[in-house]
Amino acid sequence: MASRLLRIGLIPGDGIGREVIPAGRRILEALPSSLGLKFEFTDLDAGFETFQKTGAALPERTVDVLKNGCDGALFGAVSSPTKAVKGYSSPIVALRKKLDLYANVRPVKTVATAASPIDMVIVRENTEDLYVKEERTLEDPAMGGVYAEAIKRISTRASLRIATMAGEIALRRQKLRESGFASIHKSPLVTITHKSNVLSQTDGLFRTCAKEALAASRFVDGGVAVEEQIVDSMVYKLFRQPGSYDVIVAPNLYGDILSDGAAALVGSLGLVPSANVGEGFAIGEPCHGSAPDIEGKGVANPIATLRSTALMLEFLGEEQAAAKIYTAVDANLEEAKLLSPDLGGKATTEEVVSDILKRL
Ligand SMILES: NC(=O)C1=CN([C@@H]2O[C@H](COP(=O)(O)OP(=O)(O)OC[C@H]3O[C@@H](n4cnc5c(N)ncnc54)[C@H](O)[C@@H]3O)[C@@H](O)[C@H]2O)C=CC1
Ligand SMILES: O=C(O)CCCC(=O)C(=O)O
Repeated sequence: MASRLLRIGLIPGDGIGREVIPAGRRILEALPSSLGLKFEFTDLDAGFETFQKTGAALPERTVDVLKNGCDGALFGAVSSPTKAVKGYSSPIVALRKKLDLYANVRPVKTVATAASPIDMVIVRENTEDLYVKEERTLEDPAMGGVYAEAIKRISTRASLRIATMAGEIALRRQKLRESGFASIHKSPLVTITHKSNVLSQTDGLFRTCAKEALAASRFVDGGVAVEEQIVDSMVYKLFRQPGSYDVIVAPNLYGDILSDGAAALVGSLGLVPSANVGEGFAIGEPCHGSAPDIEGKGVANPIATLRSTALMLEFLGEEQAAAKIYTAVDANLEEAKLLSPDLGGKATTEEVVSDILKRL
């Protein structure tokens, strides 16, 4: 059988990013050889500690190697300070823009045997909105002195393509539906999230473009229903009736907030993966941050990273390999003997990883 070589960049970043990214590498190395995959890894730097050492949060080498020497990557998390630090800017936000990874795909699900199973995908626009980070600080006595403002940029191009991605994912989820996962929404549905009752131009454009993209005949013929919901009431309904959702498409900031909220529904941020997806390139990245409160204790839940590794493989066209990882992770969760403390267990990161590797 011809084998495929995948060159994977590893960017642990800061905090627990360093404790969970090695798990991603190990699970790739442990995949059965019958899948015909070979991996080559390159360690790459980014993050606040890299900034403190070198003056650059996202070194040029990291971007060059990703662009010219990698097929995909895994990113841990970075410790961006809440107080502005001169010269520092979030490297993951920059990387998404530099590589035009326009979609942040975040599946939020429980195992099928959960008492109240949940299965939805949040498709977050990943390159614009308030994350263009065009902010400025000004002064005006009429404003009480100093004030600050930020640009919220929404473009036709980005809105059309993110909604198209959401439609494609809704179509792809048909297989899950056919395999009888009880909690999945009964038919393909994309919920467009916005706040265009207030932000009629920016979110209004997002809404119009999303509707246009989802009106394409392949989605209509594939039975993809489209609904829209204002983001605040969306949060309410998400918590009351999570089973009402299948695929949610949202501008960058709402998508970020909704997905951390949805993580609470499935038990922990340590379970929820994401993939930053562009044309022919994907970076797997757990949804969580660098978790300074548990850093160095060896108890970070590695599952979000393992699922992000699988998600990266899916977007690189290796669905079978991805399925192996999902199955091994679900088996660990279903048995519930070796769970990390965020899930009420006592297992260390290492114990959870070893258990999942054994199940591959
Ligand atoms: N993509 C990225 O690099 C992101 C980075 N951050 C950065 O992370 C730092 C910390 O941010 P926080 O607001 O505390 O959010 P966080 O996601 O790091 O942590 C929130 C809570 O979830 C827990 N948690 C997160 N991941 C976990 C895991 N794998 N296992 C067990 N528990 C887990 C943490 O212990 C904490 O109690 C900040 O500097 C922030 O800028 C935050 C989000 C995303
Ligand atoms: O802390 C950072 O540098 C980035 C945090 C942004 C974030 O939560 C996300 O976009 O997933």
